[in-house]
Amino acid sequence: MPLPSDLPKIELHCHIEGAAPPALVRRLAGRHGIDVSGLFTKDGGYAWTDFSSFLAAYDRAAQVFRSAEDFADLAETYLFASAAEGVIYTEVFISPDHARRSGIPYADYLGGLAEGMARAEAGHGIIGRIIPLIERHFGPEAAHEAVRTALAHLHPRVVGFGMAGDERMFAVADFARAFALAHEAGLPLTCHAGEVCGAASVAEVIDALPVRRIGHGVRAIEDAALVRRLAEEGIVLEVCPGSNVALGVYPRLADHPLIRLRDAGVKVTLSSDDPPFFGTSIGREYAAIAETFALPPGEMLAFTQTALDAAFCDTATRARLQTRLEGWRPPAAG
Ligand SMILES: Nc1ncnc2[nH]cnc12
Ligand SMILES: [Zn+2]
Repeated sequence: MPLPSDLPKIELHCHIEGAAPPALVRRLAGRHGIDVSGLFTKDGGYAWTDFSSFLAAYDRAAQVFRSAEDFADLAETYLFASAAEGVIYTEVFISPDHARRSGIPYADYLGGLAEGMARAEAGHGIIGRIIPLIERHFGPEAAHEAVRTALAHLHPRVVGFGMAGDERMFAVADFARAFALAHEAGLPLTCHAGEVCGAASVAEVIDALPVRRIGHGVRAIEDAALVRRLAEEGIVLEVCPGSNVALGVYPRLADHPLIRLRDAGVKVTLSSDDPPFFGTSIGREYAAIAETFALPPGEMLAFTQTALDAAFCDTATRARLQTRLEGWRPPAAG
């Protein structure tokens, strides 16, 4: 039985610039006179071949957004598309570094995104929250500036702090000070690891940082003791299976460790990461996992419940979302 498309979904891991459709990036590049030659394939998708060229393409696409209204449109468009796929709550990653590189004041960047989220909430009922990230490959100094910028502009929609980027570069400890500032400001933490690097990269994060969640973390599966530790400590993985397959971390969805991690007691959630870069969407992630692993709606709903429990939102928002989750019924058979 195909998964009911209105099954409630919660996404905890999507980079807002990585959610930009190529057509929008092309249009904005034209409007702002920005050279995007080589950024697209002949078929109109993003051109990249491996993790490094993906990050480079992402950095270039991010540069075409130049005004608060550009970001408001992007957030509204993404949340609208997510709501149409059954998403009731989404946490999007934003990047002070990318705003700085585009020459847009962070206050305008954040304000535009928050405005787009407010429009989406008013029009479609979807609730959006924001997690500023530092980018590991831009280095510890840029990270320090990014965290200071983020903390100088706290907004009711900003609910956490984290790090993405190239986990092959620098040591996690190089970013401990930046994370400490965010932690002291009361923001819960997440950090990408265990995506292109193995289990040791995940262990390095949980040894060095008081994170509640790990972005990806799936290669923890390569170390049984680490899997037990993640389960015991209740650290939640923001799993993005389509991204992992697109980037060649696993050859096929059927080889993905999501279910093995879940069955070992690790808390796992489902997200899309950078949907148009990886030919996916949050709805497609849920549908593909249900089909590949033959999971009934109740087991798929459990991913949403885990995500709700791990969301960085306030208690009142969590309670409202819990009511919506519990109110959902699968369509009657026949
Ligand atoms: N999958 C990913 N890994 C690391 N950094 C990212 N930034 C955007 N997507 C990312
Ligand atoms: Zn990511």
